[in-house]
Amino acid sequence: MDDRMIDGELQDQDVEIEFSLRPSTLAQYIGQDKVKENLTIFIQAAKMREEPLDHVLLYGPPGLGKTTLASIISHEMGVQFRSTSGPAIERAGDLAAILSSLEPGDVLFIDEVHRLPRSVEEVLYAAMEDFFIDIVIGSGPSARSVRIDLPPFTLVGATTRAGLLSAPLRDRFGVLSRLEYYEIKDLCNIVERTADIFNMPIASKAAIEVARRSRGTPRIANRLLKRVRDISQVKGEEEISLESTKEALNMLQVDDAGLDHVDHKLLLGIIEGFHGGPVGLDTIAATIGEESQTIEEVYEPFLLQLGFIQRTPRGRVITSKAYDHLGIKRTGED
Ligand SMILES: Nc1ncnc2c1ncn2[C@@H]1O[C@H](COP(=O)(O)OP(=O)(O)OP(=O)(O)O)[C@@H](O)[C@H]1O
Ligand SMILES: [Mg+2]
Repeated sequence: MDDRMIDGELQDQDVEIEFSLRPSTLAQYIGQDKVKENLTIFIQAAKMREEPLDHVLLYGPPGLGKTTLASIISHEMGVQFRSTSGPAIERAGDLAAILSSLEPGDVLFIDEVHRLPRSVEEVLYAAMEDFFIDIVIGSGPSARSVRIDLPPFTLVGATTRAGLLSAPLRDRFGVLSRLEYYEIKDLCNIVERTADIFNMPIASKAAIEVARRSRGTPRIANRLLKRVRDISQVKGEEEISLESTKEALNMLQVDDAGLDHVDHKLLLGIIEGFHGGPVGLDTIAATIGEESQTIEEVYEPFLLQLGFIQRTPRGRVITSKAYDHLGIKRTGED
């Protein structure tokens, strides 16, 4: 499928801007107040004890700021940031090489931590708990196990799929922080901050408009703003106006609630095919020609969050809020 403008996953078009937009301190990190409050206390306490911070697990949908927060943690602790990902560590030896090159207190960031191979994960347990690893050298009768002591470090794990994390791994994180979709006012601040970095003033109504259509996700807000800026510049505006913002977003086919054609297809599929439900996930999948898992993990979360879809024991139901949004009258039962 094509890249969706309002997909929270990282796309090629985001790469060049993301680095320059990443806040580097907790104070610059907008929103997620509960997470920030906790981390501030834990970081302060760790610094007072002159110990590394407890291992931190950050989880939540793509584009909400997990990688950003991980690098902020290392910055606030005043230590190095080392970054890798679950699928990149194929063997226990790869992990041993990374861990033994750490300096005391360093932050090791493992993105997609739910995708660590099982054999690597098992080695990680002792590393996280007691800062050593046992690795087997050689094979057959001459194989022997060697213990390597590690500097104390902080593991920051990130995942969009906390449910896929094994219990023993999850239990070894001292701090579990769940990132939530952002409120409009926070997204608005993010949009204004980004516009500032782009050196392009934005009318506050225009910033609100971008925020409203960004599905609670900073990455999407920044991506939309970039397109809005293009239109505004072509029109020769000194300040991004509400008018060009609406024009750009309509051109991108992102509606007032941040929904695109894929969301519409899903909602309309249930409304037209099944009188709005309840209907089972697999039936929906077959009707609109998508995989159940994709619907459940990619399309549905934000629609659930908006209250446009409800999960019931008998299947998915389209709410009247969604009917209103689409401007469709409910037919059938009532
Ligand atoms: N709280 C925030 N304040 C300001 N900007 C933010 C914030 N959170 C995220 N961003 C911006 O959104 C972009 C995406 O954030 P980030 O890459 O950290 O998301 P992620 O949760 O790691 O995504 P993924 O699940 O795809 O790895 C960053 O470039 C950053 O500029
Ligand atoms: Mg990330």
